[in-house]
Amino acid sequence: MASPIPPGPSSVRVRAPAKLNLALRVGPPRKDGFHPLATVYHAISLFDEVQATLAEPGVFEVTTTGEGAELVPDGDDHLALRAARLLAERYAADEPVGVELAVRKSIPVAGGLAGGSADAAAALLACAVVWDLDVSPEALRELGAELGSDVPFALLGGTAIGSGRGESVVPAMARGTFHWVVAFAQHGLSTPAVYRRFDEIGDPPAPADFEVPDEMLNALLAADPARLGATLTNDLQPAAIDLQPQLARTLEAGLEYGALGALVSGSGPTVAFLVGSETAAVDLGVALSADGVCRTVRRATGPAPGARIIG
Ligand SMILES: C[C@](O)(CO)[C@H](O)COP(=O)(O)OP(=O)(O)OC[C@H]1O[C@@H](n2ccc(N)nc2=O)[C@H](O)[C@@H]1O
Ligand SMILES: Nc1ncnc2c1ncn2[C@@H]1O[C@H](COP(=O)(O)OP(=O)(O)OP(=O)(O)O)[C@@H](O)[C@H]1O
Repeated sequence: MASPIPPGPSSVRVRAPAKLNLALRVGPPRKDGFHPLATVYHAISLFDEVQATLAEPGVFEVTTTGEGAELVPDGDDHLALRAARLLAERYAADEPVGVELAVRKSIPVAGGLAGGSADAAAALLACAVVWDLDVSPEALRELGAELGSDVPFALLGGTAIGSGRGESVVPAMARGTFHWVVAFAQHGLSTPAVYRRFDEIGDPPAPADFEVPDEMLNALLAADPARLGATLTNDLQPAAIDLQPQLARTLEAGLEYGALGALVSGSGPTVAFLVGSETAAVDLGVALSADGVCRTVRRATGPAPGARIIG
């Protein structure tokens, strides 16, 4: 049984993780335009931070700094602000509230790592605490689903199986820590554009293949990076490569330099490489940077926790 969130101070800082889709099976579009997914989400230790500070009732403001901040829309299109407004509308209608949000980004914008979803998740949690609302984690996840398909997972974190349009999440059994090298691309990719190209290519998995691979779940349970590396799969990868052909070279380079597995993350263009140890991650990061196949590299581990209060 989920416990209500306890009363909070006037300013709260929350961080929320980037995600990878270790497996992403995508079916043909549904009547509502969304694509059915069978996915394995995996949160990694690359975090955006959102600080929520109590403000006068009716004041809803946001500032953004850090990685790609200039690409994040102002005002009501900002996912963190949309999250705050939605929460206020549903859970604080009787007593007007206000908030100033300060978002510090480390997750690249339009990178396929669900950075906007992380900000929405962090804002939901931070505002629930500063406004002292009685809202359960399950209720926050339901609100999150209204903001974006990846938001419920950003609240949950860890490793999880996602279904529906990605908004239904169930924790998956995983042991150990996996080491990742994440290669940021020069330019982002629009998620709807990648799904559109997926439809144009017209190669959805056969219904029998529309599930997360058993070998992947076994590798996660066994904490076996070599086995996990061999099972990474993303149905959106051909569409992302079609839109940014240089991604093929990035993937190839990482494998040549010894990665145990490689894939485009979600709708791309970020590429994730799995390695066997922290030392291997340092070596691969240096090799990829020297090769110049990407804008920049980051090391990360997974699984990481979902949205959490840090101060
Ligand atoms: C690629 C993934 O990151 C994989 O986890 C997600 O499917 C994308 O999730 P997201 O960015 O949170 O997506 P949303 O904000 O819900 O939807 C943005 C757009 O992506 C497309 N979309 C998204 C999810 C989905 N299952 N099918 C879709 O076709 C739709 O065009 C939608 O209008
Ligand atoms: N707080 C935010 N951070 C990033 N993008 C935002 C934010 N708020 C709104 N956006 C808009 O959402 C778009 C997608 O952002 P995001 O960084 O989440 O992409 P993504 O990582 O590819 O998403 P996903 O992996 O969930 O498909 C951006 O291009 C931007 O216009």
